[in-house]
Amino acid sequence: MRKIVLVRHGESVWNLENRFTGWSDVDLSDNGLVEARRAGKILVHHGYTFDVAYTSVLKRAIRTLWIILSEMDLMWIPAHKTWMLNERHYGALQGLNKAETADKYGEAQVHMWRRSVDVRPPALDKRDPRYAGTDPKYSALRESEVPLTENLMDTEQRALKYWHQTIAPAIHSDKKVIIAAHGNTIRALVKYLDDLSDEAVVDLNIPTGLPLVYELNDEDLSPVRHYFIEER
Ligand SMILES: O=C(O)[C@@H](CO)OP(=O)(O)O
Repeated sequence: MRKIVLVRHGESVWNLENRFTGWSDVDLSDNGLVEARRAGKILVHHGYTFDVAYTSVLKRAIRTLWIILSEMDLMWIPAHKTWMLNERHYGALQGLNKAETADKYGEAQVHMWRRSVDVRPPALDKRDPRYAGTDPKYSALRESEVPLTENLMDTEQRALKYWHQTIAPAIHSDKKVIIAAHGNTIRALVKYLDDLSDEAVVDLNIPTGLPLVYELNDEDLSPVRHYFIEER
């Protein structure tokens, strides 16, 4: 049996301000810093250790990982950063307030944009300053790979590509893995691991800063059980 830990970054400044975030690179709030430290302490308390870490190229996830590894005295382990674990791209909604957007477009529409599997929010224009194609973080991507908006299926596709190419082989080679990522990349991975239906994933919400453990079958990495670990 293999065990991996998934953790959504601690609360970000825009989680606090209730803004659509996506690929906007906002940092942790004060509370998010506390949540990340607590996640590290919980993992130490429960005797976890890691050989390799994976995260996105967004600082709320990177900083969460740094803080966790620092609490665990594991800052030396390899930590790989990839855009493929980035939050779902929120298109032209990035930066807007969620409540104000619901007032304007209605709760039902905003819920579709936020939680449905196949609905994409309105796309960004490439001339928009929020377009990721001009950000040096993404200079290695082909233009066709730089999203203008994404639905959960798009996010799942890129996150799973990274899972199959990089993370699953590490787990198979007996490495103890931690993934510090985002609400929707973790929803996408959980959807895949637990084979959730499109309907079931609508109600799946991942809390910030709480380690989620998956115990996986040695052979095919199918999940045996999963659980959040909290302070005792
Ligand atoms: O704004 C975002 O990028 C995400 C995660 O914070 O929000 P949502 O809960 O709408 O998926």
